[in-house]
Amino acid sequence: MDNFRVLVSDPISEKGVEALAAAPGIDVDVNTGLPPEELLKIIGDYDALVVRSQTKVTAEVLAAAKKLKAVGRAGVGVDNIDRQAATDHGVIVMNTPTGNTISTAEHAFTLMLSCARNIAPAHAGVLAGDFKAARKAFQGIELNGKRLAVIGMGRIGTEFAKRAQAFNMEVVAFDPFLTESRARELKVTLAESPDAALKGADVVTLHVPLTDDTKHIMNADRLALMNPGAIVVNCARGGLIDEAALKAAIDSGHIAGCALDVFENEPPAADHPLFSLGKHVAFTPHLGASTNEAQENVGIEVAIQIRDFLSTGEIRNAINMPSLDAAALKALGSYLDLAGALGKVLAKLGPENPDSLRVSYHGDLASKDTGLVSRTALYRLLERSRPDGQVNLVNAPAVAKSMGLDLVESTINAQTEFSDLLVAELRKGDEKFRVAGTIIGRSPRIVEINRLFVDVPIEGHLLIVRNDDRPGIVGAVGTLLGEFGQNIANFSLARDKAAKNAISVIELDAPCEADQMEKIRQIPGVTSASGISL
Ligand SMILES: NC(=O)c1ccc[n+]([C@@H]2O[C@H](COP(=O)([O-])OP(=O)(O)OC[C@H]3O[C@@H](n4cnc5c(N)ncnc54)[C@H](O)[C@@H]3O)[C@@H](O)[C@H]2O)c1
Ligand SMILES: O=C(O)[C@H](O)COP(=O)(O)O
Repeated sequence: MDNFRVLVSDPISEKGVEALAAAPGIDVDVNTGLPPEELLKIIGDYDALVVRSQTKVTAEVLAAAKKLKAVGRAGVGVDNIDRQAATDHGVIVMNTPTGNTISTAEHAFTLMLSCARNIAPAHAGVLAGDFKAARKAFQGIELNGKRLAVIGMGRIGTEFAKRAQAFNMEVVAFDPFLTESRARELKVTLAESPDAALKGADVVTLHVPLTDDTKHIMNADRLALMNPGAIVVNCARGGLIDEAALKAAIDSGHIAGCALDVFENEPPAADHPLFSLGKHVAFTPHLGASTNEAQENVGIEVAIQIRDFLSTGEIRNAINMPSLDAAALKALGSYLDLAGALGKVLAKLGPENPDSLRVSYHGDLASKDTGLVSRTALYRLLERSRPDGQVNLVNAPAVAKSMGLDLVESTINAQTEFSDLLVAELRKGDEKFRVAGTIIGRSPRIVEINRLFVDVPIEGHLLIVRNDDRPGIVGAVGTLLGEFGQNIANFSLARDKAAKNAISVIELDAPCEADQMEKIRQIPGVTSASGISL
């Protein structure tokens, strides 16, 4: 097999590149600062792409990336990656959520202090020889006892809040996922809306991702809620602030100033309206995560995540599918194989154009995190209609949705004769086809097909024959297989006496040819014969 090719298109730490280059089976190219049209030309050659925030991974890039399996973001924000397009193309997107938290919180805090004390303009004044004038012009704002609104109390917001408490600031936080008990633990006041957090605040700091919901979360109305003389700090994403409204609020004298590491358009134009403000300003060029420590953290983390994904299928910090770390992979590995086999059996024997795939977990399995198990069954089922490799674990739910196929999962705690049982059922109206399996020892096995009990290890090439339950048919199938030179590795037979039909699941060393299948179907009493390679 050819080596996987990884393109690093934004600067990451050398140690990160080295970790990728040292991985067996991976070739890495570092090619940063590519114009979009150049990226489009070469992306088709790569299996994985590693970016920071500069590379725009657009729908166009993803459409051109025919071999791409993963995008790794060395950092937190993924607003430069078209997540929906990545999912639709079956490309997993992973970030490194923790590696730059402290550096970014420290940077945002530095910005707040600089803004309050006019460090940037005062510094410029000193260098320009205006010591006396600068000393007179730049009276600051004390932070002690002031009210701070933190919008987004995730990793960075929380670290910011802790530092503000050490400065004796009163912290009010808004975050839809912040619970009362967590707020109490962090000694912050929980606000029930952004407006409630901002009302009467002297400083606001933003730490939310940029999404359709958070765009311009700081608008004219919200700025007006803050105390006169307040300052605005943004080390998250430029699009969170309506920059024109901010400029107007500062010009009106209501807001004292702002400290920004990020801008709606980066790089901002040299004549950006906010750059004409003389005091209570601090601007940096998106430096929040730019420390030696943070870059080493995120560079190495992303490299290892991409390496492990390409080489073992381990999934960490994925934003468009459930994660599957080494421990979960070990615990669920056999169930993933089993689910894949059940999906393949349903693809072959279940109804065409189904309405739903129902996956149920019985016994001990019911308490496990099984999201990826269901997804695996779905993906293998969908391969029936997309055999060209265009469906995979990442896009299977989106593909199913586009086909009007519902994935319904349930857990059933009642014990069965097996300690674990995985049941997959394909439905089309009243028509149902069900198949179930379990793990015996370490061996995944199919144990039921449409309520008929079988015992089939999931390996090799299966021949599934359904026939009338009368003497001679199984013998005739065996004789024919012998004539074809087919070696039988395993044979499992089940019958429904009442319905007078039976099923044989025969594991063969090689798949039957089309003409051989036809001859088996012509045996009197055989109602169907299908081959499945697991
Ligand atoms: N300037 C930089 O260099 C830099 C560095 C790192 C991260 N960032 C930005 O900072 C953001 C936050 O990073 P983090 O590591 O703290 O992420 P995080 O996921 O830990 O925290 C984000 C928080 O925002 C909350 N949230 C989501 N929508 C919200 C809303 N409408 N109102 C209030 N809260 C909301 C979430 O519940 C979450 O707790 C990132 O998305 C990234 O864009 C910038
Ligand atoms: O979201 C992030 O992690 C930061 O914005 C850092 O972006 P950068 O990697 O481009 O510095």
